[in-house]
Amino acid sequence: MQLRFTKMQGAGNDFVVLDATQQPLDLTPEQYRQLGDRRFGIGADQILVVEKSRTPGVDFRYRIFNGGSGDEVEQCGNGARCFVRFVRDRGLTDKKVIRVDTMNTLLELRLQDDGRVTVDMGAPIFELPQVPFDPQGLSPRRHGDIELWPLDVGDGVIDDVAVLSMGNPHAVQVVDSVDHAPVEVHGPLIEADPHFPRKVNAGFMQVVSRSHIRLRVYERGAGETLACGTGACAAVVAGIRLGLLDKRVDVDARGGRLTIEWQGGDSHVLMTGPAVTVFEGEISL
Ligand SMILES: N[C@@H](CCC[C@H](N)C(=O)O)C(=O)O
Repeated sequence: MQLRFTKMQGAGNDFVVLDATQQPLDLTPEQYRQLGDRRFGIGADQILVVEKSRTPGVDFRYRIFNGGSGDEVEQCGNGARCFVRFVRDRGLTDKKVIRVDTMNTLLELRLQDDGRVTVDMGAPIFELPQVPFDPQGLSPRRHGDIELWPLDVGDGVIDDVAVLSMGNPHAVQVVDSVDHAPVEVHGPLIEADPHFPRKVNAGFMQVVSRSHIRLRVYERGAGETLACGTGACAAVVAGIRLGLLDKRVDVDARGGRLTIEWQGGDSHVLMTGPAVTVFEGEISL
């Protein structure tokens, strides 16, 4: 099978984007893994599939597959921004505000005049079964407006991990320095911690000031990426609930900057950042 694709990136989090608006696409997890493979395929953190939505009033359906595992997942923030650029550049819509169905949420995506994209990521979710997180055998510690959990990481226990969902599961901890955080060692252990039945994305956040953090994320099904949009939202929400951050925060990931805004409570998290097309091509699968 010959497949046309577009390679895109948002703050260095990279994607293979496939247009399935004209023809349905039914790839296996192995084929998604192959597309994501940096040596035997194209190479990408995630594969994004653009489909027509079946919901009235919704423009598109947006499906996300992790490049490392080939598994379909619920949400991808940086991918959502690339999604907007893709559907606009290909002439699939001329709207500046686009409504998109994902596996479990409806997203509203807004193209700014400066070319950046703002995504309404919805409200953060703290209900543990919805994350999903099974706290059996663990006792939390209350800090500020949030519960922090201990997680076993083989060579010890990390005491203060915030657990929440931005549509997909996140475990966020504050570290002194992201440069020295054991992301490669603890990341995979946290990802596979049995208290997370669907695994988890592991965030390591350094608070620089009340409006600025540095962040590294070990992504479920992809390993450490240069940026993670939902990870940035989860980190800022956790930091605000901990009383460490203001309502608008610049997040510096290794691949670029995202700006996250959250007014607290049930309000929605807004994420703004870049979305860039890198190249187009065709691959045989
Ligand atoms: N890169 C992403 C998140 C992609 C999905 C994630 N690895 C998961 O399994 O939940 C982002 O920008 O949010």
